[in-house]
Amino acid sequence: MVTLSIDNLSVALGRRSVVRDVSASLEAGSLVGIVGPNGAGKSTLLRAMLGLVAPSAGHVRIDDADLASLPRAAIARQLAYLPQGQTLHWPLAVERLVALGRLPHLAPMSGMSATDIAAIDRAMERSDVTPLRGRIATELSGGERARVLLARALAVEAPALLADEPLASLDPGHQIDVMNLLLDEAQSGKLVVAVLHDLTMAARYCDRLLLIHAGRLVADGPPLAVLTSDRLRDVYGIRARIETESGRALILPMEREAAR
Ligand SMILES: Nc1ncnc2c1ncn2[C@@H]1O[C@H](COP(=O)(O)OP(=O)(O)OP(=O)(O)O)[C@@H](O)[C@H]1O
Repeated sequence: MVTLSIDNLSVALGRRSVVRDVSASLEAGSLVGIVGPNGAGKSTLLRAMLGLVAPSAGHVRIDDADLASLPRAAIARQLAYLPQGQTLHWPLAVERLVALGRLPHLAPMSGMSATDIAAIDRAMERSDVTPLRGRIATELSGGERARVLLARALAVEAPALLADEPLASLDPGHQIDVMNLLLDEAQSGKLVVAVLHDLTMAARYCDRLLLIHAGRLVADGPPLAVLTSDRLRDVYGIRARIETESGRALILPMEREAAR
């Protein structure tokens, strides 16, 4: 079980201020969506939450420990990361690629234990890639590759999973599978954070949404409270129909609309 605390976090990339004074406390057992338009700073915020980019101000803490004071391997055991649209360069078999998820647990020069092998099998099964286990990862379709990379992140079996656009390239059936899987992870007591562009998926599955606009956290709360018509207009520049089904929002982007 982990809590990730983000306190007045700002990140600058080059001379550009990309994340501005964001604070939030993310608790184990929840599925938190990060939403916002292209270039808003979502991936940079996620990378700062993983300690992959240093803050220009503020802190990220795992429980009570400042991320900046923790060794990389300790962070990697606590926070599994699914990066955005990763390109694969090495012609590795799928099973070996998924096995890389166990690296944070291995002592130098040591081999895989039965625990590691069981974690790899579980991760492949849950991401629906077991039938691909012998295939070369660079020869897979975009959606197959995305599921293999998700399996690598799941194989870490970390108490928190931070996923950057886990639905990109997936067909509707696999999008539902992946959201159900993320929800299962959260309901089993993990903290799951996902950057999402599909607002209906975000609203349907997430307990809480963080809406990012121009590097700032402009709304934080239950999906229906965050995704109002005014915010969709002001942040995304769209008019959207917002309907509800079983208490969950359905967001249908209709047309461009200028902010007032
Ligand atoms: N290395 C960099 N140097 C300077 N600016 C950068 C760098 N990387 C990203 N940026 C800028 O930071 C801003 C935020 O980028 P980020 O990738 O965090 O956005 P995002 O919300 O994840 O976008 P998207 O939805 O398009 O993936 C963008 O304006 C981007 O151009």
